[in-house]
Amino acid sequence: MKPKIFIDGEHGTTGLQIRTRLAARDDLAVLSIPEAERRNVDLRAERLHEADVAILCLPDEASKEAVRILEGNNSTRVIDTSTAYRTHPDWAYGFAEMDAAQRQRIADARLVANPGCYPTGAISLVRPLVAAGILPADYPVSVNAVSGYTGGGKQMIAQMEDPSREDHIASPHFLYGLPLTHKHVAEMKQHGLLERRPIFAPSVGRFAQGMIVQVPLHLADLNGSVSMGDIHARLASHYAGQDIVEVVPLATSAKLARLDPTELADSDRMKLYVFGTEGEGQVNLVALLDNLGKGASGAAVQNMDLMLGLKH
Ligand SMILES: NC(=O)C1=CN([C@@H]2O[C@H](COP(=O)(O)OP(=O)(O)OC[C@H]3O[C@@H](n4cnc5c(N)ncnc54)[C@H](OP(=O)(O)O)[C@@H]3O)[C@@H](O)[C@H]2O)C=CC1
Ligand SMILES: CC(=O)N[C@@H](CCC(=O)OP(=O)(O)O)C(=O)O
Repeated sequence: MKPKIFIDGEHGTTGLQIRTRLAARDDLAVLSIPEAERRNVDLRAERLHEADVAILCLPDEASKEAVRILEGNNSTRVIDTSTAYRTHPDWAYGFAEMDAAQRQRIADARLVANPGCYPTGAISLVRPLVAAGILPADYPVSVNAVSGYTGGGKQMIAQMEDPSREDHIASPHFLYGLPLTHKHVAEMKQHGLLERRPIFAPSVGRFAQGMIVQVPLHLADLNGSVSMGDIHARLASHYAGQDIVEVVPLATSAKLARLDPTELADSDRMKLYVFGTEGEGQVNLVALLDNLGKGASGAAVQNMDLMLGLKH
């Protein structure tokens, strides 16, 4: 029998992208609810209980409600794409490449929290360096980022695309998260193995999909005598053999004059770069991804496949 998948929130931004990815699959049976009934709790509860894997693509509160509906049900496994459970000890964090054991943890888990888009980039850069003892856990990490506007879901898409709205956003690029209390900070700190809250400065550009996440570092403040080449070598060794996460060779990065946040739009891959000049004592670590690919829907499908033992 084909595994039954229910995407709760299938008509939203993340849900639709998962549905598109699953449409091409004949090894799964996708359970669905008509768009007009998307908030019908009885229908949702029926599908949630029937599914082998429920993928929640809902705001935090609605995700918590779905998890409450499933209380006592030990057969439906859950992937939650919201922020609700990403630092919860009972949930496996759905970033398969973050360390050697994570893929198996996800495969064995009943409850998987899909990472946030920005934390996927930041943790991918920081965690292997902290784990290797190169980056001190109490380093004052900053994370500077730009996202495509689909990161803000249906509401922000409408604000950016519909000039007739009262709350239309006309800016080509804007900073937000200005009080430095963005909901992704806790997740970056915990899974980045950091002791101090990173300073997180997100922004949005007038493009639909794509993301750049930057973590600049002063080499003199790292543990021991560390070169730009050492940092690159650690990241390259951590991600060696991975198909989704790629560490770009230093020689290739050195030739780049610009980096375009939309380069990986519509892809589920993530590219990591180490920029700087050897001997100058500074590096800028950069992750390039699609906020809706490895940053959300692509990662959810990757986790679903791991849980069902299908691929990856
Ligand atoms: N967009 C992105 O890049 C990323 C999003 N995420 C997370 O994914 C989740 C979904 O976000 P996103 O797809 O962007 O959001 P959207 O607003 O685009 O979609 C959310 C969907 O959930 C539905 N919904 C809302 N409340 C309920 C409810 N009580 N019961 C049933 N359905 C409900 C909405 O319906 P309605 O139209 O009626 O409101 C909508 O279809 C969020 O938790 C978000 O934080 C994670 C990583 C990246
Ligand atoms: C551009 C934009 O608004 N992005 C969203 C994050 C998108 C994401 O990762 O979603 P989660 O809500 O699941 O963490 C934000 O900053 O809140």
